[in-house]
Amino acid sequence: MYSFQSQMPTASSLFSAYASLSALAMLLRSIFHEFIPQPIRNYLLSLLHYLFHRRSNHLTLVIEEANSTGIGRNELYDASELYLSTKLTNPSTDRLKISKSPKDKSLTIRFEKGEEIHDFHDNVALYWRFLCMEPEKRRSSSTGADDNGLPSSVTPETRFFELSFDKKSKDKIINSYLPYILSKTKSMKDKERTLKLCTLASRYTGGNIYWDTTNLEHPSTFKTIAIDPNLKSEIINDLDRFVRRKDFYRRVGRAWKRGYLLYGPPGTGKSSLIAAMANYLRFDIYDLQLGNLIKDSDLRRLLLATANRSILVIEDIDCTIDIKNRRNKATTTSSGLDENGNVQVSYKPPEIQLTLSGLLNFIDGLWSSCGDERIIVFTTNHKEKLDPALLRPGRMDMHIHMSYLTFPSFRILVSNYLEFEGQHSVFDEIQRLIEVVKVTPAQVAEELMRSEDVDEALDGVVKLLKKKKEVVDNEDGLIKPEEEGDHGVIDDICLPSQNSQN
Ligand SMILES: Nc1ncnc2c1ncn2[C@@H]1O[C@H](COP(=O)(O)OP(=O)(O)OP(=O)(O)O)[C@@H](O)[C@H]1O
Ligand SMILES: [Mg+2]
Repeated sequence: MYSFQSQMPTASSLFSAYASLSALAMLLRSIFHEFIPQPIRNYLLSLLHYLFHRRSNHLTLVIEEANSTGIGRNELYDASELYLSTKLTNPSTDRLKISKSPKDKSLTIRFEKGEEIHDFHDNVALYWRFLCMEPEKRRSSSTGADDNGLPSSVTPETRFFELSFDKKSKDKIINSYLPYILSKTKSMKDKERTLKLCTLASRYTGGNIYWDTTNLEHPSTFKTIAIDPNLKSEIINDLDRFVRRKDFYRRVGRAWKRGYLLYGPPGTGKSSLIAAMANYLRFDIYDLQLGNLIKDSDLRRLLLATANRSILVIEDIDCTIDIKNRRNKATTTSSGLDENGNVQVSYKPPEIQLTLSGLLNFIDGLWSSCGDERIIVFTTNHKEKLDPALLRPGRMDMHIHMSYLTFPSFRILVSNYLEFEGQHSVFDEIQRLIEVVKVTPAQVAEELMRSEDVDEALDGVVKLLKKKKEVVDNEDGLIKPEEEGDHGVIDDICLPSQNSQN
């Protein structure tokens, strides 16, 4: 009888065939590596590569992590990484990397080495691969390709993406798909990323002062800020115009920067407005405390280290920029013996070489031309004390007066703090009082925080305003006729063309 069993190879024969094949492969591999010189090896490999890929219809783009200069990052790599992380729902993905740093808001999910992703763009099938070059896989400098035929500019430990597609779609992919990825991820990054607050490191380390970075988690927004609604929309419109006018600034030959001077009494929301601007534009904040600086060269170094799409803030400019006086105050104490015969340690404060003109010239000149989308904000409680050089037309684009509370601003505070939008019996009285006493949003906000009960909280505000009125009735605190308009205005916008649409 025909025996099917007798035709089947046994497990042991299969295993021994496999073992001999593996041994043969290993032998050939080691002969190839040990006895054939590297240049010949590379030549054979490139010949094989040529023979098998000669008629390939596919083009592969290599997107390395480092940019072509090898110094900075490749923007396209970062964009591809972020873009592909939105495709992770793909059921074919087997392995992912997941992490969270203490400063991140959410989990970060990224590709694991060797992962592949399929995508489509305008009917073109795209094939992405994430690869990582191991340190030992160095390439030969003579051929410009490594053992795997990878490009010579890829350095060890460099990660890169390969994007393959039909050669015929090359233009479509380069001119449409990749720009689409860049623009899509730009807005994703803005929404996702945590804003940064950079302050000067408190230590002065023998000439090296640097930016210390922390997360900016200020909750102030244009919704929560209680300022005159017209002023608010003027500011928002100005910011919107600024960020969308890249071409305009280029055309008229101006650096793409905008300066705001915020002035007004303490507690009127100057710092809160800066945070609202940063949250609105998704810009980082650099808080430059000039009091900690000694030399113009420190200032220049710090300013050059600021990133694009950021707000440079110099608070209380009237106090910190008293540079000429600071220089005069630098005194020298000579060493000698005190009355008990102890040696006195001499201390010579460093001579301050920081100048207002140095600051302004640098900001207007080199700094602003070194980057894009820069905003600079000066704040002061005393505009009248400022150096005229700061106020001259063209220096700050917009002078914004933040002042005492108005009734419309009060309603914004009530809505924010008490979530109360309706009418209330005490509103008329509050309106009358607000018109005659100077009260800051900070003072009223504090009162509104005392109770969650609307009646009780508003009653507290009435008491506060009445108390203030009693005091000012006898003194000089009533708003004088010339101060009546002193409730937050934009003085001037020094770039008339900014008002027109681009
Ligand atoms: N216009 C405002 N709208 C909403 N909240 C405000 C406003 N002004 C002040 N506040 C509240 O008062 C607090 C102090 O305000 P902020 O620090 O912004 O004032 P400032 O004008 O910067 O004061 P200073 O001149 O002392 O720096 C903030 O925490 C904020 O909650
Ligand atoms: Mg402030």
